[in-house]
Amino acid sequence: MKIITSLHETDFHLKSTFWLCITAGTLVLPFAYYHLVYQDLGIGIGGLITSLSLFLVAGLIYRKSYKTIYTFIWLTPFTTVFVAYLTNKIGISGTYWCYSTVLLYYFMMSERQAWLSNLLFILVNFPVVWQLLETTEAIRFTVTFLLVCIYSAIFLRVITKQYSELTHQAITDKLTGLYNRTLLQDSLTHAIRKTKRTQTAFTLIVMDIDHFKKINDELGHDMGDQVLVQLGAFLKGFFRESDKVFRIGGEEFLILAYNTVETDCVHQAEELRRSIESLSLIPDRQITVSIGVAGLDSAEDWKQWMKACDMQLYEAKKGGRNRVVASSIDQLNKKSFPGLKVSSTPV
Ligand SMILES: Nc1nc2c(ncn2[C@@H]2O[C@H](COP(=O)(O)OP(=O)(O)OP(=O)(O)O)[C@@H](O)[C@H]2O)c(=O)[nH]1
Repeated sequence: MKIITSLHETDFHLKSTFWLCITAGTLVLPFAYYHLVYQDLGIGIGGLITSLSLFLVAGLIYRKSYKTIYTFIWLTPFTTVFVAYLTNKIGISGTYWCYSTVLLYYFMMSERQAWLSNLLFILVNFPVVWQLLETTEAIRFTVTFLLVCIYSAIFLRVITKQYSELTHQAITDKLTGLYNRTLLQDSLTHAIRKTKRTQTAFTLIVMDIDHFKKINDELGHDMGDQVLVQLGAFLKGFFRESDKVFRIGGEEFLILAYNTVETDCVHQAEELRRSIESLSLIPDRQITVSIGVAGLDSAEDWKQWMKACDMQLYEAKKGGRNRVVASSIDQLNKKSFPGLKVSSTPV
């Protein structure tokens, strides 16, 4: 499973950055206007450019096309030089902008880019500050500035970690470690969109353990749990990294097979059925599964697609269990797959 390692991969972080840019861009505007009209033209133009750049970033985030490198190669050097110019022109009150600038860096870029930006900021701005201010003032500025840098880094790191853990918990089935239902709708909708856009084939496999209630009743719930855990681990190893494996119910699993057409997936499902049949998950007891397979061909939305696959699974159960059912099986060489059954259910 992919763990989030940067806040920049998360929706909530991009939303915060969006609002920070809108707020900062708006608050800088009156200062820019004041200097443009009444005071220093250079500060006015610099403020206006800063404000417009922040609005541009907000616009890119809104259009989902923002990349942190844009800020790193444009806004970092520009604001660094601009704040130094500002401090040089208006003295100590220019340094007040340093604090919000470094905090913004942490929100707008990756942690590494933010550290590098801060380094550049320090290299350019500290000599100006130390030249302008008295030693005690310069020391105060240096210490408070470094504290803001460190606090910002710690704060964002803690949030990233917690967000990552919470996301992981929310989408993971506790017992098997597979994905749970929470991610299902998103994954299927994403697959449908991708198929429409790039003609990538996706196929669904729904697998249900046969007579699982008997295992629980006769061998106990703990043994039932053990079967689920072992089967979950087996499924993870059986499918590719790019395929997503979910536990969607008590003894029901779903696999979203990436870049696989239904006919190929049926072969894979049959191999899976046979492999599970020959596994010794419980001593002296054979465990079998029923499997339904459905390609994306005629399904319009994720619910229809799931329903089509569930219907194939239902046919497999109704047909006697321990078998694979898909609407496309009649296109295959049935002789080589005695476990396969042709479904009469339209997908
Ligand atoms: N051990 C264990 N059992 C579970 C869990 N979740 C659901 N079950 C059990 O799974 C069983 C499912 O039973 P049924 O829906 O009747 O299905 P089945 O016995 O497999 O019969 P068919 O699916 O028709 O072959 C029930 O006994 C549930 O209590 C779980 O997390 N652990």
